[in-house]
Amino acid sequence: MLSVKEAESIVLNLAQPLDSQRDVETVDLLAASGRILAAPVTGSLDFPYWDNSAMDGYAVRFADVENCSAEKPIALDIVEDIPAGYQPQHTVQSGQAARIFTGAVMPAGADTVVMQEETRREGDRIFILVSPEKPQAFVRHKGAFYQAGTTLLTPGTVINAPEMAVLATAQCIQVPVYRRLRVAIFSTGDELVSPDEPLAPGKLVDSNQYALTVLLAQMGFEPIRLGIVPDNEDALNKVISRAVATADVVLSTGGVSVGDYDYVEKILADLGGKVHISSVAIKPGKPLTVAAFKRGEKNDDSPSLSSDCLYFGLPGNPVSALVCCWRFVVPALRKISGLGEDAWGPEFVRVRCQAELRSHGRRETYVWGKLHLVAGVWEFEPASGSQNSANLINLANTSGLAVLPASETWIWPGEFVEVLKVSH
Ligand SMILES: Nc1nc2c(c(=O)[nH]1)N[C@H]1C(S)=C(S)[C@@H](COP(=O)(O)OP(=O)(O)OC[C@H]3O[C@@H](n4cnc5c(N)ncnc54)[C@H](O)[C@@H]3O)O[C@H]1N2
Ligand code: MOO
Ligand SMILES: [Mg+2]
Repeated sequence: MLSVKEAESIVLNLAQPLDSQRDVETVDLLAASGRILAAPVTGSLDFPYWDNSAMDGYAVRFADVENCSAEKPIALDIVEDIPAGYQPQHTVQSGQAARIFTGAVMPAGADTVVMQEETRREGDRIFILVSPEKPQAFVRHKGAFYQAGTTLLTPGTVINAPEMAVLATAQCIQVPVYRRLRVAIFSTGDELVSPDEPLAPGKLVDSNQYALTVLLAQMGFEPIRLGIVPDNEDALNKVISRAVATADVVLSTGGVSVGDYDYVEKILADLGGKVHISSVAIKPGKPLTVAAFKRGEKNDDSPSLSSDCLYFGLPGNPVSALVCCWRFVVPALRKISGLGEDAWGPEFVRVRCQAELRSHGRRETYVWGKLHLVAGVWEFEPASGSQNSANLINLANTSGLAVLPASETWIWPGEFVEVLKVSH
């Protein structure tokens, strides 16, 4: 059986990033929220745009005021008021000052700002009581933070609040971003009904499709829900062919173990998929199946799809499905979506364990629970109740998965473990 590390490396090799030419769309500034930049953004304006004041005060010539003090104040004539947004009309000469406010454009002739608190006003004259530390004090210079023509943001950057501010400032109102990944999701199983259907004896509600839909949507991908498919080869054949033809990535749950009604792997092979992974030494999640479909060069029937389709046959048990998703699928989707390598994850933190953790030691074991910050130290609290891959109830509020390496059977309270942070 493959180790988790081996499986991870196979999955990440199969996951190929979207094409930075073909898989790009240009969206309006606000529509770029949460999207991934597909090309470098370069601004045509310096920032600050103009020399401007960092304080409410007076724009002066440093040479006029460098030797003043409260005992020997220097008096200057005020030639102009410069509020923010106003273009100064006068050149400040020796013996003169301009009233200026934070963000307002520096007048010609002045090179320094004295803050209001270090002055005394008498009519149209201002007394400077403290000499500025140095010339240029409290002046924000044109181009000090950014020079036009250099790169502002690099491809692979996610547009969150700070990046949105940068794009707006640079007046970049059309933003080149990668298209959203299309991810097909369906559940397999004769026992499954949807949450709004009556529950006949022996049936079970399909929770996996709902969990996966939310996980993908919250990450900014486009989930395509294909419903519940019975454990029937023809039905599976139809849905899998359709999924593979319409999506960049397909996630199914169930039907990947060794039971008589577990058909998924056989059908993937029948349809021309190359099965790269059939099981992984991970608990929960052992029967994870991963296959790749070559679609060849893009054609007119699927102009908006990547050339390959990656298929994850996730185990049916609800916890196993989510654990495999967090551990293997999410990093693959992040890579395909165009994110920079440092953002693929998974993200592990080393934390102190609040309670003992047990494993049978044969597979790398993932224990679900919560991360807490206690007196400045991250701690892990395993979920109470049964750590059973069918127990989706105590999975609620999970924020981390503590990892017990394959040979490790016992972690004592107070010992340190690696915890995979999970996305919500
Ligand atoms: N003889 C063996 N049996 C099993 C093995 C094994 O190695 N040898 N592995 C076990 C492990 S580990 C897992 S995990 C499961 C995986 O099974 P499948 O992926 O084939 O999934 P199913 O058999 O279809 O279902 C398993 C379980 O999950 C429930 N389920 C399925 N789909 C959903 C859904 N959409 N929402 C909620 N719950 C779902 C299903 O009713 C079953 O209870 O196999 C073990 N068996
Ligand atoms: O390992 Mo399975 O994934 O127990 O449920
Ligand atoms: Mg099964």
